[in-house]
Amino acid sequence: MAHPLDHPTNDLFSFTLIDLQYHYLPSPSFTRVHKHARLFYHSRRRHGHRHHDQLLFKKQLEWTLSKMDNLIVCVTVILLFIILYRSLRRIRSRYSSPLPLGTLGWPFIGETIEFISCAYSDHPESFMDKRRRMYGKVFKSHIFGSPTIVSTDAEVSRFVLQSDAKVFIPSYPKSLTELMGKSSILLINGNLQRRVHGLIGAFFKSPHLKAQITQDMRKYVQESMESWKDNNLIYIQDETKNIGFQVLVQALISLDPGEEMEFLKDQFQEFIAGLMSLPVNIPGSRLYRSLQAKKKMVKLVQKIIQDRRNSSRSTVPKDVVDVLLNDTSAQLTDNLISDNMIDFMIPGEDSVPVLITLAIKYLSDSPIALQQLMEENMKLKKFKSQIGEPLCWSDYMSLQFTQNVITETLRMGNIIIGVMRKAMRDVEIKGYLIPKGWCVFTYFRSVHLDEYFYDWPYEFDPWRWQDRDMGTCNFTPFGGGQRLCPGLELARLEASIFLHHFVTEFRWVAEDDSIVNFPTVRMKRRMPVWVKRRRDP
Ligand code: HEM
Repeated sequence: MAHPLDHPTNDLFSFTLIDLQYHYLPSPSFTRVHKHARLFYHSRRRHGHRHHDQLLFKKQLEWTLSKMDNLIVCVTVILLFIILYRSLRRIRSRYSSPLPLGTLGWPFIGETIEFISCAYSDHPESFMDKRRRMYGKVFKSHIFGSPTIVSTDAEVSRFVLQSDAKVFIPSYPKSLTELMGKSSILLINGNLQRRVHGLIGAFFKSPHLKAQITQDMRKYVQESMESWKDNNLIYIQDETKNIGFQVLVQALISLDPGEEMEFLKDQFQEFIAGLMSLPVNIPGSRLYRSLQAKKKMVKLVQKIIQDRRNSSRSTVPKDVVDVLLNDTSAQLTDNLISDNMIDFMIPGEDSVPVLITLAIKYLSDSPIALQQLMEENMKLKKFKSQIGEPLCWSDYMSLQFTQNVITETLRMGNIIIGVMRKAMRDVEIKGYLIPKGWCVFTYFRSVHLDEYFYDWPYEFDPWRWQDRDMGTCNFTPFGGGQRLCPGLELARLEASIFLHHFVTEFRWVAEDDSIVNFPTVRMKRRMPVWVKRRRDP
């Protein structure tokens, strides 16, 4: 007689097994039961109890399998329940804190056109103001190709800035990320970002660097001012750009003015022209030309790095390259260092000249503030010349009213209007949901011009900073958290030095000019002023 397992479908036992096998075979426990049942069946068969046993066995097996069926059904139900529960929880958490109010605008372009047209106007914050009135300080929008939560709420923005890369990462337009490269400080996250940020932050704060920057800055300012003729028109924006670039390059790679400096300056202009270009990298395109310019600059920096590696370096770093080369971690490769030397120039190159230019603009429009600033600086100048000492960095930084002028310029000028981050997971802040994958735009400008925090916010009023705490979340021109600008002290120092020499050595009359706010802050006519050297005793 044929073995039932040879004709499985004729036999209840085998049918049940095959049925089970068909449905549940992946389960290892079932495979074990199958194996034991077969062994038991064969052993009883060998011992001659075949017919009686077969019936008994069938009954037992049916019973066992029906129990197993129940078990499998129970486990499946429990699993389904767990999955359902977890999904419900996720959905509930998503919608328990609602998405901020607002509208996503048109398909694809969202509200980008309205945002940009406001950004070009005298009141770029009007885009935000309109929505703040309708939806509150935090609202949803769709700008620059991404659904975005806009925060004009100081506390929400502070939370975003303080969060680490598990929650938010920086988000930049595609052309910018292509130009910066993956290892740029502006794009890296986690330990590596903290390391590089910490190293350069500490260096920019070091008394050694401040002393050197003070000397360099004074030298470049004086060289530049010596060439100004009485009753000549000079463009503050161009002059400060020229000086600022030389100071920055000195601090980064200790390059003196000369052929290489001029080469770097030209290539850098070619490079940054592509920051806001279409992300198309084909020969001849804007982005392509900018990338070629970056390659040439990187090559120059790599040569400098190679020379440093071949020579014996002092333990006291003289510039940022030295700081990064002295670091013993294997993470900081030569490629990362050379790429970053160029990327550091992006936030550093334009911002300080714009800060100084705006300060001159606001002072030109506010004679009382200018008078007080001039008197404060003259007093220090006279004192230092009486004791026969040049001004050192702490002298410049001790000029209280000058510092207040710089602070007020940062507040009103909003050189960096805000920063963009991308949410790495659903985040709830102050009852608002920022869904995973959305951008959040922390818009500083609205906070800096909010009359709730600043009386007469559109008035240039340096006196408001007397006895006022700058370290609140209502004042964040340099950002905050782990990405707080490492160049902030350098920026203030450079601005103080320029203002000191300008107001103590010159009188000027400014021509009409206006501030352009987009894509970067600058003066429409580059801030032309007629200068005349002071003849005061
Ligand atoms: C008025 C002048 C300046 C302003 C208003 C300014 C503003 C800012 C802001 C708002 C951030 C934060 C960006 C973010 O959170 O994503 C930042 C970052 C940065 N700034 Fe500045 N900055 C100025 C000058 C400088 C200078 C002179 C340097 C010198 C090289 C510099 C180097 C950097 C770097 C390297 C970062 C990126 C830090 C990081 O992501 O870890 N900045 N700056």
